[in-house]
Amino acid sequence: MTILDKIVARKREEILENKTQNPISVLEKSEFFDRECYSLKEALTNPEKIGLIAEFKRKSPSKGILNADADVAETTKGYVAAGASVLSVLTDVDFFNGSNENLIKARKVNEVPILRKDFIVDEYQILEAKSIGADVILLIAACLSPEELKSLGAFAQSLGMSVLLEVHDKHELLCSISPYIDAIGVNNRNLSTFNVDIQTSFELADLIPNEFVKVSESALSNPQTVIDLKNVGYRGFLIGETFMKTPDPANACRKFVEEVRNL
Ligand SMILES: O=C(O)c1ccccc1NCC(=O)[C@H](O)[C@H](O)COP(=O)(O)O
Repeated sequence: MTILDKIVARKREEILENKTQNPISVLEKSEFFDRECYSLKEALTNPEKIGLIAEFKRKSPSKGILNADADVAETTKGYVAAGASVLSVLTDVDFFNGSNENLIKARKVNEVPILRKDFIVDEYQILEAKSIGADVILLIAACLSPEELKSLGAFAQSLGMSVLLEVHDKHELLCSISPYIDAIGVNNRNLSTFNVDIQTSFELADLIPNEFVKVSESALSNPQTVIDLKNVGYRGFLIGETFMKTPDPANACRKFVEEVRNL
């Protein structure tokens, strides 16, 4: 069983628990449920920004605890002040020490799109994402069939949310393209083995149709890599660990953005 299998198995149990504790009728009454979502595409194609998606991630299965102390509101506000176009907030509890409360705290103090970074396998989680103030959901090709990707993507878009499809190789990419996605993220981390390789993004760049915003995800730590990826068509760059492993993630983000701008 890979780590991804374990995460998804636990996720299915968690969804059953949450459906009982917080039924859809309760989610729909949330203060955020009817708000209009910010657009992922618009945010990432703003020519004045570098296209950074800055992630709040306390812990990861591959690296353990990255930052137990950072304050979510201060950090995410700092990310946006540093130039991040989009925020990503981990909501998975068991494997990433994330929470829905963290996303709500980020929502209350920021006016940019927020990605609910989780492992979505059920429409319930999309309604939950809307109810906590998220604008964007992630659909991971490695844990969903092409039919599930289409129906979950269509459901999210019907709620006004943006959909980021995550792929890791050519096969996943070619099987998963549909009209029900807004952006395609290439994950440089293999979620089964944890191996990271930035070449994955370079190799898949030309295979992603231009109608989708191209996003490179994971293991990005060098500002020059952002420039090199921009040159092959990427407009979004999802970065967590590089910032979160420092005592002041927002400051690390500010320095990174400055370095990219100076290249
Ligand atoms: O980060 C992990 O160890 C991990 C393990 C298993 C499934 C998903 C995992 N990470 C989710 C992500 O994709 C990253 O949080 C995101 O792309 C940011 O990556 P990084 O900049 O390397 O923190």
